[in-house]
Amino acid sequence: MTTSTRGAAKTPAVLVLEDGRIFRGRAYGAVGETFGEAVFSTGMTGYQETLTDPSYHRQVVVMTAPHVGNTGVNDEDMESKRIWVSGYVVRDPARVPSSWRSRRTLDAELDAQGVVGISGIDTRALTRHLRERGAMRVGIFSGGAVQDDAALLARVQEAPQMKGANLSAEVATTEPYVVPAIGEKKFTVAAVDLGIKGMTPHRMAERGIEVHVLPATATVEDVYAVNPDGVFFSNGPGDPATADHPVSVMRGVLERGTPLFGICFGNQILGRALGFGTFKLKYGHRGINQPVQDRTTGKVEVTAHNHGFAVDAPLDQVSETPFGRAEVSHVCLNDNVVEGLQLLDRPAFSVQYHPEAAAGPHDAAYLFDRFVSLMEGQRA
Ligand SMILES: NC(=O)CC[C@H](N)C(=O)O
Repeated sequence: MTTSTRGAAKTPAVLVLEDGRIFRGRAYGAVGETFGEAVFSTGMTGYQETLTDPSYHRQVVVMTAPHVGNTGVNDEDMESKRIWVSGYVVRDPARVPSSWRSRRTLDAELDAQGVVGISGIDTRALTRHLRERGAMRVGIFSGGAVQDDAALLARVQEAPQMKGANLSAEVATTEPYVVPAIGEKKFTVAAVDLGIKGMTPHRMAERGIEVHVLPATATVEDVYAVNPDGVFFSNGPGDPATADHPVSVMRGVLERGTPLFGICFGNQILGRALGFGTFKLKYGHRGINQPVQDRTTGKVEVTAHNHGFAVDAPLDQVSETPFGRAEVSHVCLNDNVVEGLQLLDRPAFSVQYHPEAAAGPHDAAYLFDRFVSLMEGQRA
C-alpha cells in the first residue's frame, strides 16, 4: 500500500471560471496550469474509467462525489492508454487507497501523467454554479503558475471553446488494429475510432465479433476493405457539428444498407447523416445513473452518460429521411433529450449513452445483442 502525501500538499491552487468566479484550494496531481471546459460528473465510482475516456479530451472534470481516490489506480480499468481529461477537480482526496488491485495513488498517477488538478474546494458550489450558468471555460493554476486573478481570468477567456472543436483526430488511433473475437468468430465489424473506449470492442468480441478498429480518417473504401458484416461508429470528444468526414462515411454505409450501430458521438453522427441538427446542452449528462426509456419496449434502464451535445430530432413522430423512415428510439427521462435513433427501413441504430458501461450499470448491454441480431438478419 502506498500513502500519498501529495493529496495533502500545501501548494496553493486556484480555479478560475470564464465568468470570473474563483475557487481557491490545493494542488492535486501535477503542479502547473491547465485549461478546458468545466463539466461535472455525478459518478460515485469508476473515476479511472472516466479519466481515461477519450471523450473527455479538453475537459476539466469536477467530481460531485466528495471523496475521490479511495480505490487508488489499478492496471486493469483503463479505457485507453492515457488520462485524457485536461484537469481534475475533487473535494477531499483519499490519502490512503484501499483495494487489492490498487498499484498507485490517484494523486501520483495524475502527477506522473502531467494532469493538473485541484482539491479542497467546494465542489458542490461549483457544480451548482455550472448547472445554473452552463458548462464554461476554466483554468486551474498552482505553484508558480498562480498570478493575480485578473491576469488568470484573461488567459481563461482566451482558451478555445468546446463549441466548434474538431478533436477526434487528436485522440483516435492512427493505425488500424484488430480486436479478435472471444471464442468462435461469427462476424467482422469495422469500427470507426473517433475516440473509442477499450470496453466497446471488448463487448463486441464477447459476442463473437472480430473488430477492425479504423482511424477517424478512414474512408468508405477502408471500411469495406475489411469485408464487414456490420459497421460501428464510436464515442469521441468535440462538437459533432464539425464531424463532416465521419458523417459522409456513414452516409456511404447507409446507402449500402450494411448493419450499423453508433454510440454517443456515433449517435450524433447518425443524427446528422439523417439530416437532423445537433446542439450544445447547457451542462450535459455525465454520470452512471441516468434514467433512459427504450421506447421500442417501454423499459426504463439506468445508464452511463458522457455527452455535452445532443441530436435535435422530433420525439413523437416518425421522420422521413434520405434513408427512409427514422424515429427516436430512446429518451432521457430527466430532461427528454434524444438518447437513441433507429431507422425503420434499414438496419441502423444508435444510442447517445454508453451500453459498454465502463463504468456503469449493465442494463443496456442488450444493445450489442441488437447489433448482432441485425447482422444475423442480413445473413438470413
Ligand atoms: N462520449 C461522447 O461520445 C461525447 C460526444 C460529444 N463529444 C458530446 O460531448 O456530446
